[in-house]
Amino acid sequence: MEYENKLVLAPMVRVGTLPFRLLAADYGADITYAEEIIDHKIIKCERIVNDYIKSTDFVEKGTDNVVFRTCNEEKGRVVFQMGTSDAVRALKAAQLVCKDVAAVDINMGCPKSFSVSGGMGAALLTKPDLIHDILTTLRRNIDTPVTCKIRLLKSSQDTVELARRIEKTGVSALAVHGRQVADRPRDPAKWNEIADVVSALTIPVIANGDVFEYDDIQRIKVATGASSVMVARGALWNASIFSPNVEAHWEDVKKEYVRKSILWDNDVKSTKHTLKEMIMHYSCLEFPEGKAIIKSQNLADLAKVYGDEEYYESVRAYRIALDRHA
Ligand SMILES: Cc1cc2nc3c(=O)[nH]c(=O)nc-3n(C[C@H](O)[C@H](O)[C@H](O)COP(=O)(O)O)c2cc1C
Repeated sequence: MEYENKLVLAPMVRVGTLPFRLLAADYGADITYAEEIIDHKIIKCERIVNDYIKSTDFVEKGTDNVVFRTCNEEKGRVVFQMGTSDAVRALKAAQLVCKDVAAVDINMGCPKSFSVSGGMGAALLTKPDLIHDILTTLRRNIDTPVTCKIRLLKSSQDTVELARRIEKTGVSALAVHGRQVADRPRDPAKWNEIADVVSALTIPVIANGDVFEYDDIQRIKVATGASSVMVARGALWNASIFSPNVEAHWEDVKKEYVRKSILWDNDVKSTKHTLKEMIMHYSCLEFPEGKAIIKSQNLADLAKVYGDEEYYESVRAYRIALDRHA
């Protein structure tokens, strides 16, 4: 996979499932990261080709819990992001999914306590030897490109030093979120410190942080020197941020997302969570729409909220017909 001059959908837990990734790609995202999945969880899965949905599913053995769903359409651009603290486990997890994805990424930036207490996410930033171990093990044993996503360290010099060590492992690209672990999302991202990493490395650096509208893409490119840009919240609030054309209205984007969730039979909890995030940004969950979403128990309920019962029924009828012919 090429990493220069790319628009990248950031990994987002409970958001970056298949329908949201396809939505972002429709609007122009070149590379779409899936939500972080912990190595322990994916290792417990088996790969199942789902003929009804036309997807490839990684399903927790003995259950019908789909941990990761992907499809052929996104094979060349989907990045599987993993949470891990162990090279052998990371390899086992990567080997399971690597033929179905464009790249495998290691999350080295998550500051949440469940991640850090398990030695994953941002905990890795203080363990360069372990980072080296994980990345070289993956690089030597899978053919799929390997990347990682880090945050800034206490000083720009420390970040550059770590980035240089990471580069030496042979990763294809490095995503840098321009905040330190203790920074809050409202603290401004330090584009100047991403620039220091860009000028120190030869591999592509993907700049991430505070891109909220299309014009910010150019701004962060100029400020950092990075040719590729990763967007999280800006895309969550309106996935058409990737489009060079006029931004689509968030109401239309939201409806398209609901349709894609129906089409790909997304986990209703993930769809509800994503819708709630969109609504909280522009409006308020106390209004009837928000209340109806909170009350919804399945995708049929959500289709009703948006007047899309006919669409829901047509997808369902198609699947029943497929079932009869099977
Ligand atoms: C809802 C949400 C979920 C996130 N989940 C992940 C994740 O799974 N893995 C990860 O590396 N970063 C995750 N992040 C961090 C983003 O990928 C990104 O680094 C951060 O939000 C800064 O980008 P932004 O300023 O464009 O939002 C998440 C952020 C948000 C808002």
